[in-house]
Amino acid sequence: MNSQYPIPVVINGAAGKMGREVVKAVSQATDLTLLGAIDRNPEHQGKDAGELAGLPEPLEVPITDQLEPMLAMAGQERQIGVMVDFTHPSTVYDNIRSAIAYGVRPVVGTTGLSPAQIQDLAEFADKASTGCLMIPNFSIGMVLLQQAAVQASQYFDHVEIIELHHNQKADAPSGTALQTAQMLAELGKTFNPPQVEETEKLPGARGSVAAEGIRIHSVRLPGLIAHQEVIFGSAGQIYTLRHDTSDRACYMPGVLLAIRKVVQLKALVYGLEKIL
Ligand SMILES: NC(=O)C1=CN([C@@H]2O[C@H](COP(=O)(O)OP(=O)(O)OC[C@H]3O[C@@H](n4cnc5c(N)ncnc54)[C@H](OP(=O)(O)O)[C@@H]3O)[C@@H](O)[C@H]2O)C=CC1
Ligand SMILES: O=C(O)C1=N[C@H](C(=O)O)C[C@H](O)C1
Repeated sequence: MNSQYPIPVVINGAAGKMGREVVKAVSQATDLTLLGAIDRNPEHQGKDAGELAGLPEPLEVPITDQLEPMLAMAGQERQIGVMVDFTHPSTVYDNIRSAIAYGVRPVVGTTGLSPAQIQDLAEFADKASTGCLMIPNFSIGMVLLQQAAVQASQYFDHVEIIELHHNQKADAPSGTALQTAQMLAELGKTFNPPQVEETEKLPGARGSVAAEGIRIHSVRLPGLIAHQEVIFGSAGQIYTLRHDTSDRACYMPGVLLAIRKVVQLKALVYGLEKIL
């Protein structure tokens, strides 16, 4: 759908690291309009979302902690209102349900939802015939890494994933690492057949098993942003795929694409690769 009107967008988590980037990206896109900026952080209530995001001019959109009135407003916008959510694993499930209930289409970057929650939300979106995009990683580089990993996994039986993030991250392992493991697991084989009887002298030393024997190891350090390695091994060789994020701007083309696509959908779709 190519609407003659700009798509109205409310951003939830607008004062956060990702939310501020999205405020900038949405306000600079001529086919989108920033309708509302929501964030619970008391320090930022009433501040102009544009100024907080580092824009030279105010956007005249104040940060508010009132999600429901914003959704009510977006829901009345010719059925094409969109909520972008970059908040916290503890609140994202409720946010998505509220948005759908108001007829607003969610574009969800927040990670940490359980498979059961995702399934429940898919059914809820389906019943409401409302589009919802849930995207654990908006960067094109990660899509390419995952495609290469799927290809490599046809030839390697041994693989482990290491994800490395800043130490403000609430969930572990990352949504991206879980998605990557799931993609490999869907090939229908079990990886990493045991070679010896292993003993963990410290619990967790060997990471956690996500699916089909694939282990994920999570590193949290200041100085990191978001990084992932998928390491394949076989006799005499190691094949390493690595993606590094150096600026959260890398996610913005994917976020803008998702906003434009979600208004055409009538169900929940999971993963950036599905809309490219
Ligand atoms: N899909 C992707 O490509 C990416 C996903 N992410 C994910 O996005 C999420 C946010 O990341 P990030 O921006 O780094 O986190 P931040 O903590 O920097 O930002 C989150 C913001 O949301 C606010 N918030 C938390 N709960 C609520 C709520 N109930 N209502 C309104 N606002 C709320 C926080 O307020 P307060 O400070 O008070 O907690 C904060 O301002 C994480 O789950 C992260 O994993 C991150 C990067 C890329
Ligand atoms: O918290 C982050 O920063 C990120 N979270 C997402 C995830 O959990 O996969 C995406 C990216 O890794 C950055």
